[in-house]
Amino acid sequence: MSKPAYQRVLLKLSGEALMGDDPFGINRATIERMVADVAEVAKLGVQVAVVIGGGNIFRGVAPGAQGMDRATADYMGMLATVMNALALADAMRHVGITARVMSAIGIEQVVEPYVRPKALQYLEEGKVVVFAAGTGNPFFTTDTAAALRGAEISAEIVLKATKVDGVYSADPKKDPHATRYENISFDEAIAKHLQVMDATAFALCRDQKLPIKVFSIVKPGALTRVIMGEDEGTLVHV
Ligand SMILES: Nc1ncnc2c1ncn2[C@@H]1O[C@H](COP(=O)(O)OP(=O)(O)OP(=O)(O)O)[C@@H](O)[C@H]1O
Ligand SMILES: O=c1ccn([C@@H]2O[C@H](COP(=O)(O)O)[C@@H](O)[C@H]2O)c(=O)[nH]1
Repeated sequence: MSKPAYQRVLLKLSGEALMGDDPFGINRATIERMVADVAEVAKLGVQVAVVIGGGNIFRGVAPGAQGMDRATADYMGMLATVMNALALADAMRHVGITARVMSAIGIEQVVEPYVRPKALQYLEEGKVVVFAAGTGNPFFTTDTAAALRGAEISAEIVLKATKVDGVYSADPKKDPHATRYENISFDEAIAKHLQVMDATAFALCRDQKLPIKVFSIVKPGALTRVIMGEDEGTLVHV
């Protein structure tokens, strides 16, 4: 059998994708499917760090946050990602994966704080590390946290697992004529204002020469195909 294309990856899991077909929250079957995908690549010996979003619970820029102080709303959003991280780690435990949740904001009674050398140690021990609370700062997103943590842990690639199967010329959920790129440069994605990831995340990855692969977490087997270096999703490159 061929070898994985990567030894260490940063997997960004969409919070919204956790909802499955539900209107909000965590859909049990969906989280179990996602975790099974992660288990498959972890068993290949790939070191997996995860950043989980919070869009299924709360976004600082959502209508529900209207009228709120933006920073307060953003802290609520970050706390939402902690809930998702706990659910994810628990679901991993059920399938025999040892996961450690590390939070960017101090809530030590709940999860341990993010300490870079400790995260690296866990990865080397074969544990899955789930980074919670984004960057720990308001006015950012978990996509930027994925770029940041990916760079910090020297991941070879950021894998953005989302509900669409790649980067399109426009939002495919809104424009039926949008076409998918097989690959695209950071500069072009930024210049064209492609909204699949925020520009801060794109710029950080570009500056750190950290490629991003955007692919569907809904498509069975897609994560393993990406890890094996097969043709899947869209590569965003320098
Ligand atoms: N040019 C584009 N190509 C692909 N997707 C796009 C594009 N523009 C906008 N999108 C949208 O970007 C979304 C990215 O989804 P995703 O749920 O991962 O976002 P997110 O904000 O990172 O999620 P969460 O905050 O819940 O983690 C897709 O659902 C897609 O509809
Ligand atoms: O570094 C960060 C990360 C996230 N937030 C807030 O949390 C929500 C949820 O994150 P998503 O990336 O949208 O899933 C986000 O909308 C922000 O409100 C943050 O402030 N800082």
